[in-house]
Amino acid sequence: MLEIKDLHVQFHTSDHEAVRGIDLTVQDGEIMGLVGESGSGKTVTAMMVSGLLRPEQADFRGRILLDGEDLLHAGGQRIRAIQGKDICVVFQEPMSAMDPTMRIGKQVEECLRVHTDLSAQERRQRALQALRDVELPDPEGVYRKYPHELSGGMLQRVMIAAAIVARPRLLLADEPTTALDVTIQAQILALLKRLNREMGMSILFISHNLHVVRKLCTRVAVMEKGRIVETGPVDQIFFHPQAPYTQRLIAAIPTRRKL
Ligand SMILES: Nc1ncnc2c1ncn2[C@@H]1O[C@H](COP(=O)(O)OP(=O)(O)OP(=O)(O)O)[C@@H](O)[C@H]1O
Repeated sequence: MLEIKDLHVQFHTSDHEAVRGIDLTVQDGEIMGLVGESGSGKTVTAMMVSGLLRPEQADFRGRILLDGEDLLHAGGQRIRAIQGKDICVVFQEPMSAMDPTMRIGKQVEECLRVHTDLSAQERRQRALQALRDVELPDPEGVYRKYPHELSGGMLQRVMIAAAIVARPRLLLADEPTTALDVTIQAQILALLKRLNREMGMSILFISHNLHVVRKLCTRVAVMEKGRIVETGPVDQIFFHPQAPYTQRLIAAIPTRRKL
C-alpha cells in the first residue's frame, strides 16, 4: 500500500542529505519495522510520508506512493485530506503532541471534526469507542480529563486512540514506547499488534531498538546514515544479518535478549 522509491531529503539548513535515496514498502495489513541509530533518518522518512515536511524546509525528490497516489507531489490541500484520515502518526512524547488546555475527548475527536460530517454526538461516541479500543479504564472519565491528569502510559494510549479514531489505513508509530517503562511498553506493543490484527491497519513502526521490533514486526528495514542497508523478514535480519551495520546493531543488544 505504501511504496517509497528513491527518496532523497535535504534540509535547507544542512550541507548533506538526511535521507539518501531509500526504497521501502509497507504491504497491506503488515507491521513493518524501521530501525537504525539516532540520526539515521527514520523520523525524517516518517515526516515525509505523513506530509509534515514541506518544500519551505527541505528539498526532496523521489516518490512516495499511497495506493499508487504520489504524496510527494500532492498539493497541501490533498496532503491535509490524507493526514489524519488515511495516514496517522503516533510520536514518542505524547505530552508534547497534545494541547494541555484541551480536554482529552476533544483532542481524540479532532480528526473526525476535520475529516467527517459526523454530528457532535456521533463524534463523542466514536471517541469513546476509540478510548475503549485502546483499553483505557473508565473511558468516560478519561474523555473529560486534561492531559496533565494522566500518566505517560495512559497518554500514549490516548495518542493511539486519537490516531485510530478515523480508522486510518496506515499508522506511523515513531518510537511510541521509548519514553515508557518496560511493563507499559509491552502493553502498548500488544495493543498495536491487536489493532493491526483486528482492524487490518498497516503500521510502520520506527525504533532504534531491534529487540522491540522483533517482537512486533514481520519485516524490518535497517537504516544507516540516510540509507537502507538491509531489508527482510525480521528473523532473517536478526539471525542472519548481512550488512556489517546490522551485525553491529545486533551485537549491541544485551545477550539475554538475543534469543
Ligand atoms: N529540522 C531539521 N533541520 C535540519 N536537519 C534536521 C532536521 N531534522 C532532522 N535533521 C537531521 O536529519 C538527520 C536525520 O534525523 P532523524 O530525526 O530522521 O533521525 P532518526 O533516525 O529519527 O533519529 P532518532 O532515533 O534520534 O529520532 C539528522 O542528521 C538530523 O540532524
